[in-house]
Amino acid sequence: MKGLSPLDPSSYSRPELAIVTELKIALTVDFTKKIFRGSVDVYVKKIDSNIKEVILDSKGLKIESIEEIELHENLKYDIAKPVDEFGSKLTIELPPKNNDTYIISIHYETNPEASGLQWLEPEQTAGKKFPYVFSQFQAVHARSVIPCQDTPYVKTPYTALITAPKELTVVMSSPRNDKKEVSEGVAFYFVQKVPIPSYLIAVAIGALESREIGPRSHVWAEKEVVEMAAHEFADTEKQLKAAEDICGPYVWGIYDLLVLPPSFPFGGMENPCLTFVTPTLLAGDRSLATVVAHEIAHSWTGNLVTNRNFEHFWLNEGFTVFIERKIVGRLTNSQEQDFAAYSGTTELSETIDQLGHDNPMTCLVVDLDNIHPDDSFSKVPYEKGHTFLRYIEVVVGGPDVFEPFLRKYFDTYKYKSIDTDEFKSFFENYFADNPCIKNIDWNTWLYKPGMPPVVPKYDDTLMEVCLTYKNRWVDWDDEKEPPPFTKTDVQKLSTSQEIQLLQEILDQPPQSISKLKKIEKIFNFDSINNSEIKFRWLRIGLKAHWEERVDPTLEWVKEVGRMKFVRPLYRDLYGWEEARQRAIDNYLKHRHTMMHVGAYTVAKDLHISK
Ligand SMILES: CC/C=C\C/C=C\C[C@@H](O)/C=C/C=C/C=C\[C@@H](O)CCCC(=O)O
Ligand SMILES: [Zn+2]
Repeated sequence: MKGLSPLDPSSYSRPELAIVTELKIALTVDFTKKIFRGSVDVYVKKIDSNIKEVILDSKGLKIESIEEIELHENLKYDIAKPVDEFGSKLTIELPPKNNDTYIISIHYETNPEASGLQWLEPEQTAGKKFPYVFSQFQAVHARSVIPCQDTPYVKTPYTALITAPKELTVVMSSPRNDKKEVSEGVAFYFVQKVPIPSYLIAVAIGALESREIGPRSHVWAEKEVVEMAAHEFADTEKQLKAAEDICGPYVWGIYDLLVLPPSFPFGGMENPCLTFVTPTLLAGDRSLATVVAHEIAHSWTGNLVTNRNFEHFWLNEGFTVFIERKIVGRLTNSQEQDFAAYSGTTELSETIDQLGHDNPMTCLVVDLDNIHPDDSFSKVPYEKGHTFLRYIEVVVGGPDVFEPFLRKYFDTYKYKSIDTDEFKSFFENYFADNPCIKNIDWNTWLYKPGMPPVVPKYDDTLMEVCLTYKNRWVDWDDEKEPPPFTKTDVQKLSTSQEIQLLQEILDQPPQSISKLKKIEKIFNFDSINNSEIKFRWLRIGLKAHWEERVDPTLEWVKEVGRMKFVRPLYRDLYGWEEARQRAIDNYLKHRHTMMHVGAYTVAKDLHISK
C-alpha cells in the first residue's frame, strides 16, 4: 500500500470497501471556545458486503458518541494515534444489518486548533465589532472539522444546519437557503445537491452583507468592504458567460463571491456556489479579477471533473489555468491571453529554478507517499499543466478542434473523480484518427521533472513592450541620466504589463538603492493599492538590501495572510542575514493570527521547528 491507503496516499479512508454517500451536518458555532459542536450523519454504503467497518478521516475531533440511526445502536469505534499532519484514522464498526446501507450519527466537537478553520477576534475584522470564522479545507483539512472520507475520490451531496449568534450570517458552499430564529441564535439551512468532494465543503460566519452583482451572483463581505467588492467584481456575469461558451452548461445554479478578511491564505478558493477570495484582489480597477475567472473555470475543472487524489492535482489546476486564460482571451483578445501564458511560463521557470530541476515535485504527476499536500503546493501543476494543455491543443489542430473535445471531456466525467491515465485514454480515444498525437511524449510531460519539453510559441506583442522597458531600466546609468521612463510612459502600460515589468526588474541581479529611490519618487509604488505591484516592489527592495523596506514588509505580512505574497517575502527576509531575526520575531509574534496552512508553511520557510 502506498501512503495512507491504496486509492489516496493522503487519506486513511477505504471507499473501495465502504463508501460515504451523503453528509447531514448539524453544528453550532461557539466563538468563545473557538469550536463547532453538534453532529454529522454519515450515510455509508458497503461496497464489499463482507466488510465489518468503515474508515473515516479525523483530525483533533473530540468524539462523544457514534450511533447507527436505523438500528438505534451505539457503535464501537477507534481513533488511532495521529500521524504527522494527516490526523487520525477513525474506524467505526458496521454491525450486521439486513441491507448494506448505514446512517452513522457522530456527535462531536472540533478542536480550537482545527487546521481547516481560522478564528478571528473582532479587532481582526474590518468592522472590529464581531468575531469571524472561515474554513479552508483543500487539500486535506475537512477532517479537522467533519469526520468524513477526506479524499476527492469520494463525492457526496450535503445538507447543513449551522447555528450562529443572531448578529451574524452563515454562508456555505451551497445555494442560499432558509434561516430561522432558534434559542441559541439563528439556524441557517443549506442543501448542496451536487455531489462534491470534502475539500469543497466550506463555511464562513461573520457580520456579512451582500450586494447583487449579476443575475445569478451576489458578493458577500463585511459592510465596510462590500461596495468596493461589488465594483471590483462587476464583470462576473461576463466571465461566467464566456466560461459557459467554452465549457458547456453551468450546473451549480448561483455563483456568489465571498471577500474574506486579509488573513485568508489563498488568492481564491473555488468553493461551489460561493468562491472565497482574498481582499488583496480589491485593486479598485478590476485588474486582478482574473482570479475570479480562474475560480469560475473550476466550476468545470476540479468541481465537476475532480482529481482522484492530489497526486493528479494538475487535472484540477492545469485545466483551470488553461480555461481561465481562454476566458481572458474571449473577453479581451488573444494577445492578452498569450501575454498571461507567457508571464506564466516565466513564473514556472522561476519556480523550477527555486525547487531544483531534478526535484520530483516539479513533475506533473507527483508521488505523495508520506508527503503532505500542503508541502508539495507550488505553481508547477498550474503552469506546467497549462503548458501541456496548450501544447496538445496545438498538436491536435488548435482551439476549434480542442474545445469540442474539452466539452465532451467535461460531459463524460462530470460528477466523477479521475486520474491522469483516464484523461490520457479519453484523449487518445477521442483523437484516435489524428496522426499528430503520436508525437506527444506523455512520459516526459507527466513523469519527468523540470521545465516542460516544449513551450508553445505565444504571441509576444505585449511582453515585448515590457522587455523594452526592462532593457531601458537595465541600461540606465542613474549617475548620469534621468530615469528611463516617466509617469506618462508607465501609464501607457496595462496594469498586467506594469506588474510584469516589475517582475522583470525583480528577476535581475540586485538593483542599486539609489536607482530604486529615484524611481519610487516618481511612481510612489508604496502607496499604490495593487497588491501584485506592492509585492514585487517590496521584493525588489529586499533583494537590494534596502533597509527602509524591511519595516513595511513586516507590517504587510502581519496583516495579509495570502501565501503567494507572505511566503516569498518571509523567504527573502530570511535570506538576508541582517533582516533574518526580525523576520523570525515578527512571525513568532503574529503566527497566532495566521491560518494553520500559512503558519505551518512559513515556519518551514523560516526553518523554525515546532
Ligand atoms: C502537486 C501538488 C499536490 C498537491 C497540492 C494540493 C493542495 C495543496 C494545498 O496546500 C491547498 C491548496 C489550495 C489552493 C487554493 C487556491 C489556489 O489556487 C490559490 C493560488 C495562489 C494564490 O493566488 O494565492
Ligand atoms: Zn485553482
